[in-house]
Amino acid sequence: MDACFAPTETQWARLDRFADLLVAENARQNLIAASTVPTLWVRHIADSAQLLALDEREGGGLWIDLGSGPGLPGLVVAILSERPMMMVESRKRRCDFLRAAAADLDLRHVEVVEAPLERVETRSAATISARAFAPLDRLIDLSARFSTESTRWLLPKGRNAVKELALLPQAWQSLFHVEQSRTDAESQILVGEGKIGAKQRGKR
Ligand SMILES: C[S@@+](CC[C@H](N)C(=O)[O-])C[C@H]1O[C@@H](n2cnc3c(N)ncnc32)[C@H](O)[C@@H]1O
Repeated sequence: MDACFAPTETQWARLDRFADLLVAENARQNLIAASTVPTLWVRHIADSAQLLALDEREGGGLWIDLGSGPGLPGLVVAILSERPMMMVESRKRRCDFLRAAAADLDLRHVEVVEAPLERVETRSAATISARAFAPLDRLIDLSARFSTESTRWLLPKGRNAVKELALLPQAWQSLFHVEQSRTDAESQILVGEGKIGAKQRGKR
């Protein structure tokens, strides 16, 4: 991570605690691949934290994290930022973990919405993140209604970012650019700005 990653003492303690909770829970339910536990800090925590540097706007606003799983990136971002964080996750056991971890970490600006995204009431998102949630076209189709003219989209997409972007309708593609991941030389993050509206959908 670069020099702007400078957590306070409290944030470091919370990140440490989150890492412990995540590893402990991973023995009970499959949250992260066991092979990634030894590299948890880079592979999952720093990988999530780097998204904050891609949205440093003053004031913030609601951040919606789609398919949060164990809180990646949602809980990591909520530890490092005061921004209101809504994590949408359809699986009950994962939501139980998210709620327990948020309470343990005393993160009061976090909301866990236990439902498929398709059934979540529309709200305006200042930021939409989604890590390993769904193929890009489906992801956008499901979440477009949460976007506004000023929504920032932060979509870590691994090695297939450019390929997935190229498959989108032109009107969607033009909202995005590609950022290199700071934690994985082979991964990229799609960063977008703006509203994806009904008119743009499906138009090539
Ligand atoms: C591959 S996991 C990724 C979890 C986390 N974002 C990460 O990077 O580790 C995808 C998550 O999305 C959730 N999910 C899948 N489809 C969903 C939907 N339609 N609505 C809400 N959550 C969904 C799954 O339950 C799962 O926890």
